[in-house]
Amino acid sequence: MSLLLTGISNSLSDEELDEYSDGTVKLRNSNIELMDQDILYHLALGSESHDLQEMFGDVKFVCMGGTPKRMENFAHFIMDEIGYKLPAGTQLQDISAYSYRYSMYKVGPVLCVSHGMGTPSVSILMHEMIKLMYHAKCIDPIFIRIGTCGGIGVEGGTVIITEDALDGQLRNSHEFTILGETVHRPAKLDKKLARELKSLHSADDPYDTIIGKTQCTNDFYEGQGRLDGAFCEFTENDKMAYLEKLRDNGVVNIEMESTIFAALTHHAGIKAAVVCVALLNRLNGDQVNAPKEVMHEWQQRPQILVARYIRKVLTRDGQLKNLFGHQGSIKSPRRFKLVQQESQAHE
Ligand SMILES: O=P(O)(O)O[C@@H]1C[C@H](O)[C@@H](CO)O1
Ligand SMILES: O=c1cc[nH]c(=O)[nH]1
Repeated sequence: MSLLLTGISNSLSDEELDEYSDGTVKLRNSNIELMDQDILYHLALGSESHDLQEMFGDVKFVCMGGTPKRMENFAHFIMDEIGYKLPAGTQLQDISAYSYRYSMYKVGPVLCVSHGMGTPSVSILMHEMIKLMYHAKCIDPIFIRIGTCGGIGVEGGTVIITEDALDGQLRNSHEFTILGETVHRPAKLDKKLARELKSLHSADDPYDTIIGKTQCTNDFYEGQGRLDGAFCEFTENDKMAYLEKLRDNGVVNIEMESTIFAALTHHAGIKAAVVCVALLNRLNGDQVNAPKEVMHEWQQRPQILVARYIRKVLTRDGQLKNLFGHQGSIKSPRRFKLVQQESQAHE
């Protein structure tokens, strides 16, 4: 056991990454290859029951976010953005509907998946998504979390790209308990990808897009220093001193998934980014009380940025033209709003 659990667990070295230069995702678990079949239980998929390479082999981008509705909306939006046409008479289907856990939509090279709230939910999904990439032989997939967060000294509506994901104790790692042992894995995201995403902010966007450190907590209330949970055993002064400390350490937002997302993608050698919109400035309060329509529009902002990135990569690789026969069209936030109106009530 001690051979496996060394406390700090290293991710793939440069040499190991070179070994995998065909771009496919290699599993760091030799047990899987020895199994007759691998059931991705929470996705309602399996390596024998489904032809995973045929179904998912062309996936280049895996976009994840908390709610099924957000990811369904994003699937429709990205379909429009990249000009992807579904076969006549068909509509987008939730591929994982019968798992009753997560929702998954595929739009050509883009997979849109809901991950639920917090570490355990994301962790289960990440294991199965990484195995899905492996079984499907996807080449160089990029994982992007599209989320919401609380800003620290940052106004509601600001788009925040994570530079480093920090845990509740401001460590740039995710703590796992495996066979009763504590293991830390580095919570590293791709800095180049973060910068590229930032560069896609447009001067015309009526909001800021910033890069900074993100704190990931295991709870929304006491864990994020809120005074309005069912319990609170600290004072407002304690809370403010803590939030100021976060700010002094370069933390610009708090959410609940970034360290596990960063740690597992990094451990698998997969490039990843986290893009969230702030729903409030925590230095001004705790309650999420922006009007529903305002929050809905804010949640589209990370999606718009990520869609620009996907379009840029597909255009650069000549894939928009090759896959879909035309270049698609660039949607403005206003047009996106129209596309989304129908589903707004359910979000
Ligand atoms: O992607 P989402 O919007 O779920 O991210 C944040 C972190 C928690 O999951 C949730 C708390 O409201 O929102
Ligand atoms: O304050 C917030 C808002 C959204 N999500 C969080 O985790 N925290």
